[in-house]
Amino acid sequence: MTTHYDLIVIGSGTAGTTAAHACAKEGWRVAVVDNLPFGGTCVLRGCDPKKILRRGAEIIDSASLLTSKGIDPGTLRVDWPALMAHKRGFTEPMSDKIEEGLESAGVTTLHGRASFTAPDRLTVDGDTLTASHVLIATGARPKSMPFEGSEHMIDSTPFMELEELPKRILFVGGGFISFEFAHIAARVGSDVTIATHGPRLLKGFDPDLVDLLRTRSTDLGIDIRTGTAINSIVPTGSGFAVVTEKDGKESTLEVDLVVHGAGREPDLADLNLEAASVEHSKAGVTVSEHLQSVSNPAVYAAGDAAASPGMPLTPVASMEGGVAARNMLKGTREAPDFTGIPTAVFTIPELVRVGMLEEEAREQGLDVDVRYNDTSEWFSNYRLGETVAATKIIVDRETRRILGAHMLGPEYAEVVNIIALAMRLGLTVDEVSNLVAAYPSVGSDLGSML
Ligand SMILES: Cc1cc2nc3c(=O)[nH]c(=O)nc-3n(C[C@H](O)[C@H](O)[C@H](O)COP(=O)(O)OP(=O)(O)OC[C@H]3O[C@@H](n4cnc5c(N)ncnc54)[C@H](O)[C@@H]3O)c2cc1C
Ligand SMILES: NC(=O)c1ccc[n+]([C@@H]2O[C@H](COP(=O)([O-])OP(=O)(O)OC[C@H]3O[C@@H](n4cnc5c(N)ncnc54)[C@H](O)[C@@H]3O)[C@@H](O)[C@H]2O)c1
Repeated sequence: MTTHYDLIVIGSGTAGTTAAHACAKEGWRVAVVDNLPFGGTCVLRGCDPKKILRRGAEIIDSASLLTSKGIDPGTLRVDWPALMAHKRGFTEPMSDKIEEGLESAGVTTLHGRASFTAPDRLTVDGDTLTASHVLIATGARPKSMPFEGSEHMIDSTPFMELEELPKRILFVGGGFISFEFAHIAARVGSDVTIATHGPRLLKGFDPDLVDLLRTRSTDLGIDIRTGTAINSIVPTGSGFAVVTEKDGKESTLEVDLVVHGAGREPDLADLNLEAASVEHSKAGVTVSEHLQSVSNPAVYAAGDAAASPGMPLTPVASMEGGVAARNMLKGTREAPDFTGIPTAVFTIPELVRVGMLEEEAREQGLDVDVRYNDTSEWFSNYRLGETVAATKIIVDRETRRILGAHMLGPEYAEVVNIIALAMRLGLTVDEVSNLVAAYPSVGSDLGSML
């Protein structure tokens, strides 16, 4: 039997569930399909569980910063299995809650892997479904790696299920996942190495602040190797021998665990997009500005699976899911507004960005006023004993608008949200400086940062 829907959403993550709720609310017959438990990456395997594990590391770090300043860390340590259980206390009930929420909104939930058989037709584990609209919201998965033995790496999902943290851990790649997880593992007591093939760490973040974070990370004992390619990973029985190459010279690193932090790519491989004439590339489903497939008008894409200008982040997935839903419902051509979307690397301390990098603003020929502050000795950081903190705010001299803000320091992922809102509202730096903040809060430092 073939069942017809107004909308079939493939993927129950942030993008998919946002769109499904919006369309069901307007009376559409909607189905959401997922081959994994409902909820997607952020809630079950990404942002949220990671930040719970980070809390354990934060406590160790906070105590160590105030050692001999009133805190005796004594035998303070992370009980990893108990912290993992605390994490599961959040993640385990979430799939049922999310699925029940969809069902009570009238959405049909289907378990299985979806793939197209025709432009308006899908199969899910042998059942045929047809739809007036299909939203591809299948997210991303770790990129396959070109070197011998790459199958011995684990990715972030099993990392967040480890019952014990091994002593020696290598993170491959110098981006979000490697830095965030390395900062957790180092505080828990592992010996951590980060190896990345390129010269630049955390590409996309302010290089001056990345340099400070690099120093803070090496001071913690994290061994950071740039310009280092992985040639092979060979099991040794007790662990792995990883052959790396730097400047044409090979060396071998013995570790207990190798973690994939070398990038993710849109998860489209199993969708049989050719059968639906859906154009796509390595960047995702090729979409117009309003998130409609350029080659099949019945198909839209949102979140990590879409080749939109938005970054592969949860707030972008949520925004795109909402925009795609409105466009499908009304036949409109609304484009997502990517102005002022902040992003944070949840190292300890955290590194954040909103808007343009200094180099991007200069490349565009803008007349910029770069307001840099070493905030490490400011009250908020003195109080915590944090010795590495800085901010860089880029202001357009002509319009006095904030073009970008870059910050490294405790709780700066909260502070950057204020600037993000100011950027979305088009406020001038003088208007933002009018903020009257609760004192002493980290947000009250914003005026001085500006
Ligand atoms: C470790 C980690 C930490 C992260 N931390 C942050 C953070 O702190 N902040 C932030 O903003 N972003 C973070 N991200 C990124 C964020 O999680 C993603 O950008 C976001 O979850 C993407 O949402 P989505 O709806 O596009 O896809 P997803 O949430 O990935 O959902 C896609 C769903 O589609 C399903 N699916 C795929 N193919 C099929 C198919 N053929 N049939 C049926 N179902 C299918 C998958 O099973 C999955 O459930 C993190 C990512 C990772 C991996
Ligand atoms: N806090 C957050 O918002 C957050 C946290 C984790 C993940 N994410 C999302 O997940 C995505 C994936 O994270 P990620 O850290 O895997 O990717 P990333 O793109 O942040 O970093 C990938 C790194 O791997 C390096 N690399 C690529 N190929 C390599 C190779 N063969 N050998 C060695 N190094 C190699 C790159 O140069 C880069 O440094 C991110 O782009 C982000 O969108 C977000």
